[in-house]
Amino acid sequence: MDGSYLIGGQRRTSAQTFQGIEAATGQALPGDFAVTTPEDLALACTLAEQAFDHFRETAPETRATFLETIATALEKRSEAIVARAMLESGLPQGRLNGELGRTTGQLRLFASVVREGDWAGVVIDKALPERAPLPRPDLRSRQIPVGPVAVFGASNFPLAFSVAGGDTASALAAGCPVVVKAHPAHPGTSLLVGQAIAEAVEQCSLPSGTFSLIQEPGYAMGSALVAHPAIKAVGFTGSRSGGLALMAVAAARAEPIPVYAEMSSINPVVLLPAALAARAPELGRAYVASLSLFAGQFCTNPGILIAQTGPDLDRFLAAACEALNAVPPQVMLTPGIASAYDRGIASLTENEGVQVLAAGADGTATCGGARLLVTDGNDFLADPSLTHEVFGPSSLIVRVRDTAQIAQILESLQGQLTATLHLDEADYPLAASLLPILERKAGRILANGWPTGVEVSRSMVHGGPFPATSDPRTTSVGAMAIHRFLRPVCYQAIPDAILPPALKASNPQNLPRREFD
Ligand SMILES: NC(=O)C1=CN([C@@H]2O[C@H](COP(=O)(O)OP(=O)(O)OC[C@H]3O[C@@H](n4cnc5c(N)ncnc54)[C@H](O)[C@@H]3O)[C@@H](O)[C@H]2O)C=CC1
Ligand SMILES: O=C(O)CCC(=O)C(=O)O
Repeated sequence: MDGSYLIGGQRRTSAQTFQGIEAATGQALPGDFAVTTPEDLALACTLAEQAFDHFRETAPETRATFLETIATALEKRSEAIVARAMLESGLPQGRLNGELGRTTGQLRLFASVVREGDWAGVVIDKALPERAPLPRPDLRSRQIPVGPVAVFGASNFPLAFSVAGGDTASALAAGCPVVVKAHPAHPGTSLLVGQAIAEAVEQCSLPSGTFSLIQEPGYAMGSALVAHPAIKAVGFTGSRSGGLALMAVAAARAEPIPVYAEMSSINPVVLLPAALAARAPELGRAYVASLSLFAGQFCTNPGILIAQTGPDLDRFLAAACEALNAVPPQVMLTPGIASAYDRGIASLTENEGVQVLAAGADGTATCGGARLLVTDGNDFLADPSLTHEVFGPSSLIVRVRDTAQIAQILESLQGQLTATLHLDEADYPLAASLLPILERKAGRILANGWPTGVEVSRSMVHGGPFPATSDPRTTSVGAMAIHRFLRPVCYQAIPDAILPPALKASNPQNLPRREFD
């Protein structure tokens, strides 16, 4: 496969190369990928800066069509993309076909969002020249894009959270050129997807700097990208250490910039007493299905489950253990992620307060073996290390002595992407008393469901307080993600003739507006 990277739509190569790794075997795949040079990285950022003023003032219809053109270009290459992604990620074909559909659906959702125009946030305070004691000038504000955005693709969603994923789609929708740093676990997939975006840029006659894709196996170019003065915001999905490192780079710049990093979450699930009594075995089986889905490699994985000790919990555990014992080892995204999972499990099993309840067959250098662990509420509260994310097919059950301890455990947790309650009507009073805690802790609160699988929709919040993300005010999935890459500007007494179209009296773009006398 052609191992170039893409700078302003042009394929470029360099003397230094690296190879993709087959997830299932840990062996190098055929094809060399050029490592982006510092000069080409700087060129990508400069081209993005040069593209910005044109791209940001494209009419909503132009940007919407561009997003739809990317979706069509991806569909045209779907077979090649999915085939390469299967090799590089170890994820099965059905999952990757679904993920491609989610990716194109996401691009088309943002096309609708751009056309509807609410994102532009037009607000007009009409001039009040006769107002006493002071007249009011004409004031009108709108949202403008922040500037070129750096996007770091995630390893665990090689399509939906990667080169043409949610961060890229929302940044382009906002009017920001994008420079993607491909995840080194899927360089071939990234290049195929990047080529689809570059083709759409050309087809829509947009400036070439609207999109670039850089590649490297290490961290140097990614850090340099965040440090480059042309870059004005960062989107990231990955590890807590990676997110924190890039936040530090962004904060140390002469002009610090926002980093929207989605990092680590253990997604507590609480089984309330009436629900547990009513359907313990069914809950046990569904829990194992969620925690082991695609080797548990979801940031929404149910990492801890909290329930009151007693016969109902015993029935739940019996069903969960039976299901978990039958989970085969599954290929993990990279040998590095497989060994990080092993280390995470080892540290839990070495902990005196933790016991292994059930185990699937042992993993290998590339596969993760499923594990179910248990601890008591007091031990959990005494040891903050038990709240660390273990990325893979495992979960920790926290047995609490009474319902009061449920609240204590939830209060002890850091920020989360999700929090889940399983409840029946008799549980409503207890659930209502827990809701204020969950609101403080999580970005999404679920009843009677499982956190894996995020709907891409208008109301979705895939975010939450640190360390789930670096900024709890936003979401990285769904229509509201566009707001991360916009900022408000107010125009005071600016003549209509020179106002941008979004704010002109004639409203040529037909944007929704709020007007006040
Ligand atoms: N919560 C979540 O959504 C996810 C968490 N993870 C966690 O991350 C671990 C490693 O997985 P990866 O996906 O490879 O995440 P990662 O955070 O190591 O890498 C993500 C991206 O950031 C870059 N990066 C990482 N550290 C950097 C640094 N110090 N400076 C500059 N660039 C840096 C990498 O090159 C890559 O492009 C997993 O074992 C798991 O624990 C992984 C995927 C998703
Ligand atoms: O569960 C999902 O669909 C999304 C999960 C996610 O954002 C992640 O694992 O990085």
